[in-house]
Amino acid sequence: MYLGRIVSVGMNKEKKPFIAYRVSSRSFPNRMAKSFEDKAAIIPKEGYEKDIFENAYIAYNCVKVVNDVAIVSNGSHTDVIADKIAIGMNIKDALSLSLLAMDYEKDDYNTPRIAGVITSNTDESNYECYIGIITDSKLLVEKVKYGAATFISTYECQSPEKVSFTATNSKEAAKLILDEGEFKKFTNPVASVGSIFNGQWTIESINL
Ligand SMILES: NC(=O)c1ncn([C@@H]2O[C@H](COP(=O)(O)O)[C@@H](O)[C@H]2O)c1NC=O
Repeated sequence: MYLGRIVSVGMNKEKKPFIAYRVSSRSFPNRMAKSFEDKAAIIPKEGYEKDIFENAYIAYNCVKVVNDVAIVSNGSHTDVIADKIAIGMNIKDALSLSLLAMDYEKDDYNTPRIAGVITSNTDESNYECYIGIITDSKLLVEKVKYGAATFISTYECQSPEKVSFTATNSKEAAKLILDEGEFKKFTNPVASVGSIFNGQWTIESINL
C-alpha cells in the first residue's frame, strides 16, 4: 500500500515522547533527510536540485524543536507551527490555525498537510500531544492520549491510527518508520527522521 508521507507521534513502549517522519515518494524519490541539532529537513539529493523549481512542496523542514516542544510535518507548515509555539500559543491552537491557514497542497493530488506536535513532559498532568490533517474535505486535530502512539499519512490513512512504537532511541525510531514493524508493508520508502526524548530531542535521519 502506498501512503505517501507518514507522521508518527506519541509515546514509545517505555513511555518516552517521540516523533517520527517518513518520506515515501513515487514522483520525487531523489531526496534525502538531513538532521541538525534542533531541526531536520527534506532536500533534493545532489544533482536533483532543479526539482524544487518543478514542485514547491518537496523541500522543507520536517522537524523543529522549540523549547521542550517537537513539531513534525510534511511541509513548510512545520515552520508556521513552530513560530506560533515560540510566541506562546498553545499546541492545539498552533496546529489547528496553521493547518487551516496553509490548507491542502494545490497539486495534482490535493495532497493533505499532516502534522504532529508533542511536549517532552513525561508526567501525565503536563504531557500534551496532538496530531492533525487538512485535506480538501476536512480539518482534523486530535489529542493523542498519554502513553499512546499514533500515525497519519497523506494518502490512505487520513485519520490517526494506533501503532505499536517499539523503538527505544532516535536512530531506531527513524528505522522503524522507514521499513520495520507495522510500517514495513508501506511502499516506496525514501528517507526518514526520528527523535525520542531522552533528556533532549536528539534528531536522527536515515536515507535509502
Ligand atoms: N512532503 C513531501 O515530501 C511531498 N512529496 C511530494 N509531495 C506532493 O505530492 C505529490 C505526489 O507525490 P508522490 O507521487 O511522490 O506521492 C507531488 O506532486 C507533490 O506535490 C509532497 N507533499 C506532501 O506530502
